[in-house]
Amino acid sequence: MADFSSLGLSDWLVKQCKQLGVNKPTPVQENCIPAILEGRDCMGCAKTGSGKTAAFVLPVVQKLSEDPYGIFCLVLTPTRELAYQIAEQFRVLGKPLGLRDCIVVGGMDMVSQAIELSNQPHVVVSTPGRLADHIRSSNTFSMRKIQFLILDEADRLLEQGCTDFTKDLETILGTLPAKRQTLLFSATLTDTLHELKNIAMNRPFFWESTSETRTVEELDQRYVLTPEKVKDAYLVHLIQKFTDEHDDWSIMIFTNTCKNCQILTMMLREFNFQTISLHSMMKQKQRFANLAKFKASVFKILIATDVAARGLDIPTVQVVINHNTPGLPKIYIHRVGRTARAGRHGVSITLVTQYDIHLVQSIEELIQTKLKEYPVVEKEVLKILTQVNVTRRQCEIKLESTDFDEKKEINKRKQLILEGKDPDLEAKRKAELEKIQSQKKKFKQRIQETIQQQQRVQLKKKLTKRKQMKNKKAAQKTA
Ligand SMILES: Nc1ncnc2c1ncn2[C@@H]1O[C@H](COP(=O)(O)OP(=O)(O)OP(=O)(O)O)[C@@H](O)[C@H]1O
Repeated sequence: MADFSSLGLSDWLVKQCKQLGVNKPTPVQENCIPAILEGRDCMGCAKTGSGKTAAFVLPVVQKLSEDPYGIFCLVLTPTRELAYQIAEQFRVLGKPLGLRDCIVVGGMDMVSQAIELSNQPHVVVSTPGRLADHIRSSNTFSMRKIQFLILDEADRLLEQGCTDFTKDLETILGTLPAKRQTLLFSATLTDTLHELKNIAMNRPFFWESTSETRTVEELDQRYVLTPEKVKDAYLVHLIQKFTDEHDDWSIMIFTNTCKNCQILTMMLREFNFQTISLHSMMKQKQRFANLAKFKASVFKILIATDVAARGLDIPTVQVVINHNTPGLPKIYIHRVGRTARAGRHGVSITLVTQYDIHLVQSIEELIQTKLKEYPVVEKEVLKILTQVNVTRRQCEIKLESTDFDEKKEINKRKQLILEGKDPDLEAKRKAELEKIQSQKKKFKQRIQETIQQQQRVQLKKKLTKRKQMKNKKAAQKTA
């Protein structure tokens, strides 16, 4: 196996890696670093926790040391927390250079970000929306000379999911030089490869780990079959079990909505579990604070939406529980990838209801691994069922008495204003669209009913005619 020096990195950088306990390159690093140092575009697809971040940070820092200027490199990533994590890697590995980074994400003060950008940092790490806002609103910085554009979690940035980055990416790409190196990384790159090829055009070097399975061997992947109404009781039972059996543990629980995240956090606290949450309805400062507390093991349980599914590197996470089965198999890969990172062991448990069986099948197909059943003594779960369900209902009532739903509405309106839309007009449009759709549906139904009625009449006619013929034939016979 190669070492970092043989990949073309300078001694000081190899030494810096050693100080961080990074001694031997992982396969994605071994393969991508030389190609990037050669000046090629690169697409790296490797499993979660396999060191993709250092695979792009190290060659960029190496190149920066040869010709330092700002702004040298732009990294785009889908979430704010991830932006901070990536910036930290640049800061630590580039410390001997005096590398200056600038983090540009939503929810934080825009003026101070603009000042930092105008000071020409070497590396800008950003979420697309906020950077595009800066580009649209100020001309205090230029990215005309950047040498590297990096899209971390590239498939997420380019797909049109619930947050669509397309417009912001267009704005950003319009300010970048055509002559640059573009690097794309993700654990699930191959699904959207054709889109990615349009962005990276300079003799792209593509590397994907050869393993058939899409998740790491160190991950023990389990499921628990549960009726929808018993799900929360299973969750409480599983957490209790881990608390009883392990001293040094932390758990990440994924659920589908911000509201559910909030309710589950309140509910688990009622059962005296040290729980904290992370979702997009929280203020950004609170999001950072909660993540920091979880990282420091002040809180052992983090309940999050998919905003935390990708990229977060928290070595203490030993268990991931999917409170809902993810609708998209690749989301499953990212969620369970929050444990069993960098060669460590971990467990993932997915709660599967009667409605989710087909989802599990498509997950198993993508990861090329069968999930195993996690043994649970049902009697133990049933013992706490009523208490859990009553507690959950109490938490729901408590949350309803706060302005949580109202805040959600306000956030939606704010988002529309930021997108340059009039919230009232949008609401009117939505209502009109719904009305048209419902009219269309009714119309379709009516047509279908008419056709069916016509078919019934025709059938009746046919039957009567047949009967008449039969009677006629019988009459002729007797005559
Ligand atoms: N060569 C190495 N040797 C040992 N540890 C490493 C090495 N490279 C990176 N690591 C460590 O491995 C962990 C996971 O790395 P990283 O966060 O880059 O994973 P990733 O591949 O980007 O995962 P994800 O797909 O979830 O984003 C980090 O804690 C990192 O410090």
